[in-house]
Amino acid sequence: MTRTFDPQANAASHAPALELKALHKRFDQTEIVRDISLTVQTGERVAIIGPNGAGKSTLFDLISGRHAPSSGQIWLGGDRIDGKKPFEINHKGLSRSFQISQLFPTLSVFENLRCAMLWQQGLGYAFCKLLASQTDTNHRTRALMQRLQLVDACDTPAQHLSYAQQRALELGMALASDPAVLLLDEPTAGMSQSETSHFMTLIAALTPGKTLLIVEHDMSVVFGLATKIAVIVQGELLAFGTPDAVRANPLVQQAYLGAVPLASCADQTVLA
Ligand SMILES: Nc1ncnc2c1ncn2[C@@H]1O[C@H](COP(=O)(O)OP(=O)(O)OP(=O)(O)O)[C@@H](O)[C@H]1O
Repeated sequence: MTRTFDPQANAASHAPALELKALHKRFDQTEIVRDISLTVQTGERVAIIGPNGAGKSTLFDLISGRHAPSSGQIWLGGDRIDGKKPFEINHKGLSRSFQISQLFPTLSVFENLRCAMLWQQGLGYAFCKLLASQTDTNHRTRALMQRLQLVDACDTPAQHLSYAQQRALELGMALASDPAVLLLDEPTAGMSQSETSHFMTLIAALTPGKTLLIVEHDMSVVFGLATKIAVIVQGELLAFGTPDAVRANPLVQQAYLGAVPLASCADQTVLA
């Protein structure tokens, strides 16, 4: 399977890593995403924030191919991808974190990661056992497992991992294809503060140079990781800029962050 998105060639060509142009999504008569345009440069880490029901996950569904937009365009490193199937978009270099329910519960950590790698190479799950001796894949799987700090759980079935370990495995499944652009939907949801802090360090360590989009409610994660923040309210992009610019934006203060003292925004935990 050919990968058409080469991050180095893309950076050299100055094409944005991801570009959304006048994106709309309607479900029946209800418009959920309204005219969103956004340009993300290679290597940027963009946090997408907004109240519950603002349309953040729907935006991810459009970018990752789960839903086709009603109108508008999506470009990945110079390739138009709107309306393409999720696997086509994945093979072009964009990955979305798997949900825990999409892990193989009875397979071990190692087998889950190896399956994700084989799938990325265009080989189905049925080949996994036949290819157990495939040295290169096994070597890369072990290396990824080490970076995820899951070596001790190598043989543990996914269903028996702790919640934080499952989320780490989920992150690893998304990274198995070595994507240039990674979408993470609330990666730290349900974690304790110390787990969140550990997981943020893990994300940063595993994604140097990658373009990251994170839907997140936890402001310590947003202000700790993001180089840019996009604020979505009622399906519209209210603001997009650096954390400082967004923090100072009166529209954001008024419409989303409300009474929270923005000078100490990074200290806030959950704003939604
Ligand atoms: N397949 C669908 N059909 C109809 N309505 C949908 C569909 N998917 C999402 N919606 C609606 O779109 C709106 C936005 O949902 P979405 O999950 O994108 O919001 P969100 O910003 O991610 O919210 P949260 O922060 O709570 O996860 C909601 O009102 C939801 O009910």
